[in-house]
Amino acid sequence: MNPGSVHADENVARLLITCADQPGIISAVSTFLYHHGANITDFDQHTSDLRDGRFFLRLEFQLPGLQQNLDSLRTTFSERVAAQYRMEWSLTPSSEKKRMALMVSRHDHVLMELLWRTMRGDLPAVIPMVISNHDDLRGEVERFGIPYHHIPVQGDDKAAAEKKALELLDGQADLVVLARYMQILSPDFVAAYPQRIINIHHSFLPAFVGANPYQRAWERGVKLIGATSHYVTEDLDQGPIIEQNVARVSHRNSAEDLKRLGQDVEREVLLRAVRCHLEDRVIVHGNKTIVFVK
Ligand SMILES: Nc1nc2c(c(=O)[nH]1)N[C@@H](CN(C=O)c1ccc(C(=O)N[C@@H](CCC(=O)O)C(=O)O)cc1)CN2
Repeated sequence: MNPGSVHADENVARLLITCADQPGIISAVSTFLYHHGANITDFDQHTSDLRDGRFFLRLEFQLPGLQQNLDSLRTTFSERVAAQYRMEWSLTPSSEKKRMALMVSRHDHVLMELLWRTMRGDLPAVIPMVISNHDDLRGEVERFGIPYHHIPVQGDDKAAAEKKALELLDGQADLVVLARYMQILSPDFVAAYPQRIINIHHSFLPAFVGANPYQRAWERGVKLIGATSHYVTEDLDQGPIIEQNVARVSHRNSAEDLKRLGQDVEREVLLRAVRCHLEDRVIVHGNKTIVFVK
């Protein structure tokens, strides 16, 4: 069990919308919610600057009796508003916690950040399991009362390991977070969780894609190191970026210094990215994201 809980009002929901930009969208959505007795408490919109004419909206609303009326509200919205504007949309109660499975290798810094934040109720999630290709972190995970599954990845049998992982995850996870999981996932694995696998890459992408970015950054003599959290696609470290940050370094820092300094940035960046996803603040459009931050 994951003790602690994020206190969310049972009567609050989030509505995310993507559609072709056109007059009347906001009026149609707000009128629909008004007529159903809802009170809009937060609102943010964006119109694509890619000249492809896409409109993006995130709003939160309060509605007494939301839980009892959720299905009918979704059906009516779909029929009366979404169909008319050909919307891609989601309507999610704020009290709903997403199931966030974690995948790790040997590094524990971002893993511990997510475990600790979730256990103290700082992240609106439950962690059904941790999967790792190494057994090193079993004790740290099981101390939180979370199942730990060690699935070794033999060089030529990555597919068998992925099959076991997918079987464990099936029906148990809404989101998979690669918390420094150092295996490249196959297209089939990625396709099983489209836009629902989040990675933390330990560089300020697009610099230093791939393995050992800190060593390569040190050899390059960079003055900034960074971390990037992105959705995972089959193209390594090329997925839509959710969050990034950097830290200053100098000629006085060794490669080990860069790793140590970078790990704090990784923890901060992944936490912010995961929280945005869990709070339904991210819309993916092409290979970019719209992040409706507070
Ligand atoms: N399909 C994808 N899989 C993964 C992605 C991704 O963007 N798409 N991100 C990586 C994370 N990562 C850097 O952030 C990364 C992990 C692993 C490697 C790598 O070269 N791995 C080797 C094995 C290394 C080892 O055994 O220790 C490999 O898989 O052959 C590069 C970058 C996670 N997966």
